[in-house]
Amino acid sequence: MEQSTEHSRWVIATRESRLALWQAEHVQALLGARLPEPVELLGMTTRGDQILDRSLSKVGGKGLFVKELETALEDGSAHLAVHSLKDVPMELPPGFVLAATLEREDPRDAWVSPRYASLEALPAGGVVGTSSLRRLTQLRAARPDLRIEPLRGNLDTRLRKLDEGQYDAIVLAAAGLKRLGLAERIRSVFDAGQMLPAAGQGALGIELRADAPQRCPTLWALLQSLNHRPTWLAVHAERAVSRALGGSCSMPLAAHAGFAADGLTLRLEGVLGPGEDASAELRALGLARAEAEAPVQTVAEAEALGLRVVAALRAAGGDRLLAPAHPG
Ligand SMILES: NCc1[nH]cc(CCC(=O)O)c1CC(=O)O
Repeated sequence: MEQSTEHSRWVIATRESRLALWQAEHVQALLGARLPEPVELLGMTTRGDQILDRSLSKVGGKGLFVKELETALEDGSAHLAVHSLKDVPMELPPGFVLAATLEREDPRDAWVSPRYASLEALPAGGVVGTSSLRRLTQLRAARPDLRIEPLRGNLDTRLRKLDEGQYDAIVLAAAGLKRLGLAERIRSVFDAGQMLPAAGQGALGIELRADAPQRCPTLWALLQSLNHRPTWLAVHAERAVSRALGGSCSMPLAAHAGFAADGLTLRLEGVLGPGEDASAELRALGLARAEAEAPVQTVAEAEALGLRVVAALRAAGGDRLLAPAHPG
């Protein structure tokens, strides 16, 4: 029987930051070793890459890093898009699907500083760089004395600004630093009680057109076989939390899940804080924190666990934090 030739080559759409290219090349190598056709990269600049002066929460949030890549999928110039899952909106636009997640890198946030070994070691009034509302809120909760200053740009840019002395320390995802061979910049990693990671942090997501199972069955089947099931289930639980709470960048929200040593029990934690425009009264409420665990083998079970944590977050004060943004 003649082998079906779906395509003569495969194209991966990617952003052009060093981290995005590392991730795309990683997927390129995995696919290239398993497909007869060449696998190429299509580097693209997204709106999120161009906006460097304002916080992303003020300019429309997460979709900014993925839209251009989806356009390439739509017009056929690429077959798959590789993303940091953290940057992928909770609801994909119609016509697109998340096909697979690869095994997660270290999901934790890292403390990076030339002088201070940890958050605790930073003297009162120290300056920490981050533009993430989630990081800012958790830093404030641990150390109300600090000055937290905006910090945007790709990883190299952020490290350069730290090295130029604009900040005493910055907080970055450990995963990005490790992938780029910059692990020696990590002075300490935060534990989940102090700095819970963002939904999907450290995981790499592969997005395709929703018609890919029919149009590219070989590629689709290969991606299913590369999917890392524990990561897939954990990130679905985390993303269910964000989705149920609006998934907006204007609320600080953290969600992290991991399997217990038994490999069956998924434990999910969530943290919700006051929004950017919250009143002083709401700020005084502090952070809502909740966790739950359950045996999880399917995406439906993972998402149900996510909804349990959402209910617990609401009960733990999250309801009042959410009220102004969601009237009625
Ligand atoms: N928001 C940008 C972004 N998206 C993904 C990562 C890191 C890698 C990852 O979480 O997979 C980063 C940088 C950072 O947060 O330090």
